[in-house]
Amino acid sequence: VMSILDLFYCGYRYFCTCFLQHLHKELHAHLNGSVSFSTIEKLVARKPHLNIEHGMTAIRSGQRRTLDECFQVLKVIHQLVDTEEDILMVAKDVIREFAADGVKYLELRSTPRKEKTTGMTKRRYVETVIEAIRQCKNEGVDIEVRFLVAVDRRNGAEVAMETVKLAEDFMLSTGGLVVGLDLSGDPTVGHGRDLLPALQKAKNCGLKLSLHLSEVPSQADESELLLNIPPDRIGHGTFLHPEVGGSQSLVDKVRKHNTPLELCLTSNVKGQTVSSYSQHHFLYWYQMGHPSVICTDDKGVFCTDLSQEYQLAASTFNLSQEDMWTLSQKAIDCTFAPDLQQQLHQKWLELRPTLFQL
Ligand SMILES: CC(C)=CCNc1ncnc2c1ncn2[C@@H]1O[C@H](COP(=O)(O)O)[C@@H](O)[C@H]1O
Ligand SMILES: [Zn+2]
Repeated sequence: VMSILDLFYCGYRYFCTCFLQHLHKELHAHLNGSVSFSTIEKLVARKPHLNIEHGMTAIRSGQRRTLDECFQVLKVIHQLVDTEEDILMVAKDVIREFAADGVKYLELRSTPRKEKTTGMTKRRYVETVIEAIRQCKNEGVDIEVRFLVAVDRRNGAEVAMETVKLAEDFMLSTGGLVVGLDLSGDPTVGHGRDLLPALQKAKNCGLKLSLHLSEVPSQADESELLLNIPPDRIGHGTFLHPEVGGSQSLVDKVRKHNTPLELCLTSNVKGQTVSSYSQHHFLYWYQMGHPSVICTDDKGVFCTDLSQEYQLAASTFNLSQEDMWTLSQKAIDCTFAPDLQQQLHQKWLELRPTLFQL
């Protein structure tokens, strides 16, 4: 039996969800980490011999893992996604799910993978993701999608350089669907100094750069170096500020270039680089008025979606609907699609009066 309070809560949640559901732009989503439960089930049915259970591909509510364990989860998902057919299905499902959550603009990122056993090449990998984006568009899914080619830091300098060349080719051949390069992967492996030439080349040929920086405490030197490029956006930046072992010099560099941060609350809490929601560095940067964009990182692995991340930010930091609106609106200026920014701003202004009347 529902009490008055339950009803009130449902109403409140409905109200919030409706409000927040119209506001989204997602700028930091790894394709394979975004695979939902229902897509995992379809993949498992295709590959029963792998004996993979859902508990191995996601971190549920209340659970936490070390960052290392989180990367193990991604390896399990990679086993399930190893053909062009898989990539196509995964990418289309992920795009539709973001659209269903109210995301109007999505930047997906993914690391091109070669699979000897299935004959998948890195080039085909990227082509297949692009094909998924085009198919969703043709099917009328109400979302604009752009793609960042990802460099996995664990694969070293040579692969990074090859990946940049691939990204450049696709930037030129996809009519603007490939907009940039992401640097990600296990932050405890490798050093950014080795990847600097590749990242610089990417920047010089017109690819936008989003770099995972200072995701773990030991990366201050690397961040110092990579911030000089400078990147166009920063993923996480959890340990940049002096209070957590970063430095004022790092903060100053970020401030000087006004480099937006992509912040993923649940990812950081479940991966245990941040001790609780209220301790999240969102507050540090938000209070400074620095451009910060709320993102999901790996919505499948972390069992979340963008509405929920906005909701968590609002309730943890006591943000009003007006604050949320502004946060969401400002994210438009952080996208890597300048051609869409005006259109998105227009959409937001048109939506505004209807939202505040809910
Ligand atoms: C789950 C987890 C480890 C979260 C921590 N945050 C992360 N930090 C750095 N790189 C990441 C993170 N989450 C996903 N990635 C990158 O995204 C890849 C998975 O997506 P994809 O295969 O590129 O399409 C991973 O192999 C990794 O290179
Ligand atoms: Zn990430």
